Amino acid sequence: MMRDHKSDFRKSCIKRLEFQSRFLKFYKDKKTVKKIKSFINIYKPKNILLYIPMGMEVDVLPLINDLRKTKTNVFVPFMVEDSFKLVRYRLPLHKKKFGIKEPNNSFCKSSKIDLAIVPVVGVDKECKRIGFGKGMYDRFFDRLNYKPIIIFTQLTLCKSDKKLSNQYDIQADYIITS
Ligand SMILES: Nc1nc2c(c(=O)[nH]1)N(C=O)[C@@H](CNc1ccc(C(=O)N[C@@H](CCC(=O)O)C(=O)O)cc1)CN2
Ligand SMILES: Nc1ncnc2c1ncn2[C@@H]1O[C@H](COP(=O)(O)OP(=O)(O)OP(=O)(O)O)[C@@H](O)[C@H]1O
Repeated sequence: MMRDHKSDFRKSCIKRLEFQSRFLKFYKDKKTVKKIKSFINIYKPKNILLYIPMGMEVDVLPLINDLRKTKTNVFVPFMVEDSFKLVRYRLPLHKKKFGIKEPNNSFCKSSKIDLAIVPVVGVDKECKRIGFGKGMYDRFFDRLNYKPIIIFTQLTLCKSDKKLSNQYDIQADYIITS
């Protein structure tokens, strides 16, 4: 029952995001990235988790490029089995599963993340994350033995007034949308 509500909500959010990403995207991307930057200026993370954006997600690539000129180290997900590990953002990027781009694999021991910027498909009543339904971010944070500051980001907030989450779903410290 809960699953059906969750997947229906996920589908409606994706539809809405895909529609919206055709308009106002450039403007919303810039506005949202500006807000994320102000959090970065406050928290001054040494290591930050970002992501290589898909079409309907906030385009954080300009932010990644700006951060590369600073002392902040940028990490992005590198999918491994049912979750992902962290790799340093670096070129070239390669298209992988689900059309997601990733840098080459890295065998360095991963650093401790201070701040995690996480794209969402939607959030439920309790502001817990609804993603693409593979549980990858849930497992990633569950397997960390510390909790970084988590910021959800989305072009337009897609929030349900129902509780759709389960015990695994991650919750953010902040949600940034525009
Ligand atoms: N940018 C980004 N990177 C990420 C994630 C994410 O949500 N966003 N992930 C978060 O876990 C992981 C990848 N997990 C994913 C799992 C499923 C689908 C998926 O079902 N994609 C749809 C296409 C979506 C679309 O319409 O563009 C599909 O393949 O049908 C995507 C990512 C790691 N990297
Ligand atoms: N830490 C975990 N350990 C085991 N199973 C998990 C864990 N986290 C999530 N799962 C399982 O993964 C599946 C997908 O989870 P869910 O529907 O919450 O995905 P999601 O949060 O929307 O997607 P994602 O995190 O991939 O973007 C569920 O069956 C869930 O039980």
